[in-house]
Amino acid sequence: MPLVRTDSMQDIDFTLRRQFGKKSFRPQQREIINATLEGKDVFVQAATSFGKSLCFQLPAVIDHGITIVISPLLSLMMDQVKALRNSNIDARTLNSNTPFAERDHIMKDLGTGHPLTRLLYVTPELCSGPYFRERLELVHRQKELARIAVDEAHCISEWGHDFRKDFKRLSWFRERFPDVPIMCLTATANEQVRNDILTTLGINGPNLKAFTMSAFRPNLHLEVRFTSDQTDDRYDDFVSWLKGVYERRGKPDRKPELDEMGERVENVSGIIYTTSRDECESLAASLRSHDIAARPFHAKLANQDKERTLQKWIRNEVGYDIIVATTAFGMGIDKDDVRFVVHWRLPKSFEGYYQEAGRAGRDGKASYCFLYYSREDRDRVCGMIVKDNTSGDRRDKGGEANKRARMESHEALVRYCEDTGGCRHAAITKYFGEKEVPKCDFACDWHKDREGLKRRWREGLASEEWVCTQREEGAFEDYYYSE
Ligand SMILES: Nc1ncnc2c1ncn2[C@@H]1O[C@H](COP(=O)(O)OP(=O)(O)OP(=O)(O)O)[C@@H](O)[C@H]1O
Repeated sequence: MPLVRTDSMQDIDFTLRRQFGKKSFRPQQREIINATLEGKDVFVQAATSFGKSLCFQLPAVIDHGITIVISPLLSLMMDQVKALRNSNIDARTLNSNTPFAERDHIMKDLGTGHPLTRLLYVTPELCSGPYFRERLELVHRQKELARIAVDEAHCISEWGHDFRKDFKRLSWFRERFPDVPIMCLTATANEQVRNDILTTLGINGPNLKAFTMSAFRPNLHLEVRFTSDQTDDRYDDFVSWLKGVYERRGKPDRKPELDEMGERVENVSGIIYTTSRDECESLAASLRSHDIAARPFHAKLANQDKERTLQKWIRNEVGYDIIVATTAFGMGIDKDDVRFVVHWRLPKSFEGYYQEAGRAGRDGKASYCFLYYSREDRDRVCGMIVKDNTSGDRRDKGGEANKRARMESHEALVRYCEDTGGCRHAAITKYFGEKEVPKCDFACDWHKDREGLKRRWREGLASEEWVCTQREEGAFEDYYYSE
């Protein structure tokens, strides 16, 4: 059994203020932290921006021993480690990019059996390595393995859209260290995915405490905007919306308020998600030519350029109001005043859509999420998923269940877009298996204008007949997402 400090509970408010610089806990954070400090296995499902990371970071600072955090995304790990180190917490990451000297330091630290590192972020791939496993066994023998935290835990499940096969091997932790508490966290899991996570990690016994919070984010104003290849009016539509926002902010009754807060009229921070690097570059350039300060962000840009763009955007500097990004952007981005997220094209999955949209409005203020939907894009994405499912080189090839899950998630997103008969927030919470209907206060296109929504759907989309003919002629092939 790892050592448990008896005074842990008294420390948590003090640590929250002193090390994390936060005044108080958000609802449920305290309960989650207490449960893991008591040695329970914990499952946390909470909306984006809830503050899940704190639930394992704070116990790691308080408790005796090291916490191993397993996360699928390098950028997410690096961002969290950087933020923790800025708060004087000894956090490190071990992954394929870790320089030799740092790797050596971490392995030696683990090799002492009494590591000084408080939080070690690793990829699931690394956890399968015999050398790393040996080191953890050594630490465990010294009763210094405090807990295992599995972030983005939905990646465990073949029933989820984002399955990563190395996550399956995390079952090793419970088999090898039955006494070490496990915490797993996700924003997006339906019941099937949830059960899969608990069974794979071996934590579905009486020691489990599950915290399942609603996915509802009342401050997000959700809209689907209909378009087609023929009209392709995304650009004009978006620019006129944004210029309208600038105009309202620049009015005499509003401007003095902005001046007082030190805000510029154009400082309406946002993210536009595109699906290809080319579109990302060209869209950012077009927006700049219309005096809209947009910058591209994708995997092929030099690291220092990406870092500069990111920092300037986070600091709200002139010329960096909007990031036009591929999906490479956003995981772990800790900016709370993002006022809008636009999906220029249909994302691949329902979960991916909601996770990206969820990067808006982390400060709780009203924020806008538009998704431009066309039936042509629907067919392109569908074709791509089919191709992806059958190609031999998919990185984390899942089995049949995963293939089906990817397609079902895409189909659910299409139904969400095509649906003009109900609240968007209700459709989302229903998708994630919630029974209760959320109280949407005119925060979606259906609640704002039901008739208008129906009319836009009728008039804005290409007809199914036309799309079908195009599809048969192969017009929607050769469509790829790039990061
Ligand atoms: N008790 C708190 N008081 C104030 N801010 C908090 C508190 N807990 C967390 N936060 C802040 O909330 C923001 C979101 O936290 P975090 O990144 O952990 O969210 P998350 O639940 O992991 O969301 P996502 O799924 O989008 O990654 C961060 O800026 C974090 O510093």
